Amino acid sequence: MAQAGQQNLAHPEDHRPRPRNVTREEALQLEGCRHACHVMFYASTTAKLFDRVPIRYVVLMMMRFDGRLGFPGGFVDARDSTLEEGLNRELLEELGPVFNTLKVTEKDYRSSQVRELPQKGVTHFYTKELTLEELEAIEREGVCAKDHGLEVMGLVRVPLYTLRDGFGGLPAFLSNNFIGNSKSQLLYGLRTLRLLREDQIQDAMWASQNT
Ligand SMILES: O=c1[nH]cnc2c1ncn2[C@H]1C[C@H](O)[C@@H](COP(=O)(O)OP(=O)(O)O)O1
Repeated sequence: MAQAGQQNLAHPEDHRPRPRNVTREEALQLEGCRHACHVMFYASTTAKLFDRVPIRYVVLMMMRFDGRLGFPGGFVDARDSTLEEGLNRELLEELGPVFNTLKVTEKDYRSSQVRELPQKGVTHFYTKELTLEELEAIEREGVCAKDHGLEVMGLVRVPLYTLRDGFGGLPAFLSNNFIGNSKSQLLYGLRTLRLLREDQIQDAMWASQNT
C-alpha cells in the first residue's frame, strides 16, 4: 500500500531528524538497525455515545508502562524468523491468549519508517480489521496477558468523534503523549482506511493544537 499519506509529526521545537518512509524490502536490507512492529486493530460498531453520537469504529491503542500511548507490538529479535512472527510473539505477551489463534499476517502490513536517532531503527506498521466480538475478546482477555499491569497498563479505545465543545473526543485524545511515531501511524491508519475523512482529521489536529 502507498505510504505517502503518513506524515512525520514532530514537535515544532524538536530539531531531531524526522523518520523517513521506506518500503518493506528497503527496510529489511538495512544493516545495523533494530526492527519493531506494531498493529492497529479496529472494528466497526453501531453503538452511539449518549444514544446520540455514533462511535462508528472501535480503534485500539494502549497505555504503556511509561505513561505514553502506543500500539501493541514491540521489537523483533533473533528468535523471530519473520517480522510477523516477532509481532505475534509480542501480541501474545502483551494482549494474551487470544493470540494463540488470532494472527497478524503479511497482508496486514502497511508501512515502514526509519529513524536515525537515538539509535537507528525501523518501525513497521500493520492494521487489521476484526469483528467487534473478536476485538472485545482481546479487551476482556488482555488482563490475563503476561505483560498486563507491567508493560501494558491497559487498552484504550480511540474516540473518533468530536464533541460539541470542539475539543472533547479525538482532539483531546490527540493531545496526549504518544510513543515514537505512533501518533503519525494512528492518523495514517485513520486516513488510509477511510475511518475518518481528511477534513475531520485536519479539524481534530487543529483543535488539539489550538484549543
Ligand atoms: O506504537 C508504536 N508505534 C511506533 N513505535 C513504537 C510504538 N510503541 C513503541 N514504539 C517504539 C519504541 C521503541 O523504539 C520500539 C519498541 O518499543 P516497544 O514496543 O516498547 O518494544 P518492546 O515491547 O520492549 O519489545 O518501538
